Parts: sequence; structure tokens; C-alpha cells
Amino acid sequence: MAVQIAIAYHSGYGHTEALARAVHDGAGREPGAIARMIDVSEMSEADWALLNAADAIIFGSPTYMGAVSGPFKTFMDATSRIWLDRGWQDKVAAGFTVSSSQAGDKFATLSQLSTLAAQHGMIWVSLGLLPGNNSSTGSVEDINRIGASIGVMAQANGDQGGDVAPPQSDRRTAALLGARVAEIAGRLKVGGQVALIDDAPEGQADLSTSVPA
Ligand SMILES: Cc1cc2nc3c(=O)[nH]c(=O)nc-3n(C[C@H](O)[C@H](O)[C@H](O)COP(=O)(O)O)c2cc1C
Repeated sequence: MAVQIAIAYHSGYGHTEALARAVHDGAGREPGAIARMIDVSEMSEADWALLNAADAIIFGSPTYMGAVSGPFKTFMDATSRIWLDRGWQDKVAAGFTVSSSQAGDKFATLSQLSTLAAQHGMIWVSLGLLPGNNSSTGSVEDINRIGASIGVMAQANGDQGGDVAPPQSDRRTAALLGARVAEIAGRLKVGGQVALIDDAPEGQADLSTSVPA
């Protein structure tokens, strides 16, 4: 059965959308994975159904005033009805953001996205890449040039459109996150590792079988 990856994003001016496309393409290249982009600012019932059926949801928002954008927050609040029914429990999650400054308080946005995932009981996947552009031989062409670990941080010049900003290095980084999420979601789906937690005594995860003696 195909591994379903949903990329739930908002983009005011096209930069986050460009990054979402890169995440989508990276996820979709994984064997057996089907990736879909969902613009959360215009959610239909079909979009909600896609999210509810997905094995993994990758959240993406621009950083506005050191936080997720207004439309993305509206989407977050709308997920509260799913939260109540634990509808996204144990789905895989990850996140990405873009802003015009190098730092730009992007961590606050990714922190919000990971908290959203945690509230839903989702399994947060980190970026899993070493930081780039932090030595004398580094450059802005490096993968993970901003040096994030919680998710993808990208930077888009304010005077450039989504056709060129964020640059290719950020898009390659985003594609790697998409591929990583698709692979991990696939492993969980086939290997049934989530069942380890389901088998545990009430309120307690039994990881004993996965810890070497
Ligand atoms: C209302 C607003 C607030 C913003 N706040 C920040 C900010 O806190 N930090 C930053 O670096 N850039 C900030 N920016 C710039 C955007 O993050 C940047 O242009 C981003 O690429 C927009 O992505 P989008 O095209 O997907 O909307 C802000 C832009 C807007 C419109």
C-alpha cells in the first residue's frame, strides 16, 4: 500500500510554496510514496480527508512577526476538532519555514509546528542533516546552510519572487526532508513499529524489546 505524504502549507507571496514543492518532490521520489500539496488557507472537505488519511503530514508556514502566518494559525486552530478525537495520533510529522532574514526568528515558527504535532500525538521527524556554511570551506550553496535541526529553515530575499527565492540550496534541503519523512513513514507502515507502543501497558510505552541487552 502506498505511503501517503501530505504537505500542509500556507504561502503569502510564493516563497513557502516553492519550498513546499521541493518537499513534495523529495517525498514523491521515495519508492512507494505518494505526496500531495495542500494549501491550508483554502481547506475543502476533500483536503481534510486527505490529511486524515495521510501517513505523514509535513507542515510549512512562512515566518511572520516571529510566528506562523495568520492563515496557518487559523488552520492550526481548526485542527482542534481532530485533536479531540486523536485523529492524527501516531502519524509522522515534520516542518519547514522561510523568512527574509537569515535568522528572522524562524525557530519560533518551527517550535510552533512541532508543538502542534505533539498536541496531536504525532511523531516529529527532525531534519537529520549536519549544519552547512559554518566553516572556511562552506558556502551558501551548502545543504542546510542556515544550520537548523528541528526542521527546514530557508531564507528568501524580500525583493525576489518564489521563482528564484529561496535559493536552490534551501530547496535541496527541503527535498531531503521530504525524502526522510517518506522513508520513515514507510518504515513505520511496513514494520509496524508503532505497534510496540500500542502493546505497552496502559499509559506506558514498552521499548524494552528495541533496547539491546
Ligand atoms: C506580515 C509579515 C511579517 C514578517 N515577519 C518576518 C519575520 O518575523 N522575520 C523575517 O525574517 N521575515 C519576516 N517577513 C518576511 C517573510 O517571512 C518572507 O518574505 C517570506 O519569504 C514570505 O514567505 P511567503 O512568500 O511564503 O509568504 C514577514 C513578512 C510579512 C508579510
